[in-house]
Amino acid sequence: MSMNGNTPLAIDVRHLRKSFGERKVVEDLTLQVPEGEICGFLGANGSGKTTTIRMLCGLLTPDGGEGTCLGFDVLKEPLKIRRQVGYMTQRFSFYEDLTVRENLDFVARLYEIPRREAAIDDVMQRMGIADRATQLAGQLSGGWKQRLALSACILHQPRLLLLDEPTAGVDAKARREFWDMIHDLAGKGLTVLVSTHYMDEAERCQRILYLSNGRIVVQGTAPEVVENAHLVTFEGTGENIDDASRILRQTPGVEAAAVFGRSLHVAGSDREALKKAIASLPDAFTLTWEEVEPRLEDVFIHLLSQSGG
Ligand SMILES: Nc1ncnc2c1ncn2[C@@H]1O[C@H](COP(=O)(O)OP(=O)(O)OP(=O)(O)O)[C@@H](O)[C@H]1O
Repeated sequence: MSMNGNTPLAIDVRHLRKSFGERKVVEDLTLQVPEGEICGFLGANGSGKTTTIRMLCGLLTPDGGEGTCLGFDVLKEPLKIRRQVGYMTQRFSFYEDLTVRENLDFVARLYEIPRREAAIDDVMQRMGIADRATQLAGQLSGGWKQRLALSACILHQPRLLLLDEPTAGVDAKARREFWDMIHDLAGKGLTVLVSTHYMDEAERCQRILYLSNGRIVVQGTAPEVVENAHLVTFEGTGENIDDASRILRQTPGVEAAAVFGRSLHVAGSDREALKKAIASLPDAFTLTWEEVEPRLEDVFIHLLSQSGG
């Protein structure tokens, strides 16, 4: 099936549900992702991102709902899905006392990849880790560990990558390089669903999905997400912005307040109520205010504060 009649869908699921005991983790999840798209998955901690990813790659059976991943039924054909999906978990799950090449060789054997040596050489070349082939995985820095994990994920030439917070704890340069690789892979036709808490990463996705309490409550391109939030944002600069932020966060009319470097962003849906809130700050605060275009980060802080995250 396709979304607009042209591009086939890599993921096409409706009303997925999953509970653990009494806890409803995914409530009613409907999601369509066209092939070749990079889709960012955002949401507060515990909102159900990992659970969704694990249902999509056939590792968890949904309690209800229906649909397909790579054309295979998510309820009935999890094994077929798993063979064509690369799943990168949140935690580094390789053998620290094996070298980079040995780890990749282990994975290649698991997937029974033909012409293993050549496939490993090829992936190491593409991911820029050939120079580290003989280094122990345990001695790699965070960024190189992520590259190894991504290399292992794509060895069996999956059609879909599910990446669960792949760059958590990795420095800015390594994150940027990692994202360049993701874009290269998507350029070759791979579909990518990637969960992240980083705004700069969300901005590099073609589509953003925001999950709250097991449902997708916002989706679209970054500009669409910002526009549809209908958020008014004021930026304050001056002294004591941290104290001002703390006070404003408790003031009616302010739905989100956050300090970015040397400025304070306050946001809400009602411009007049927001202005009133700002005006109610004690005289001791001498901030200069101006209305600014909301940024994606303002919108997410707003969404997170709404969902209690
Ligand atoms: N196997 C399990 N058994 C019981 N509870 C679980 C299980 N897996 C997840 N949960 C619970 O489900 C909720 C959602 O978890 P999930 O990992 O899907 O969220 P998340 O959005 O990925 O969060 P984070 O951003 O922190 O990774 C959490 O409260 C978690 O404790």
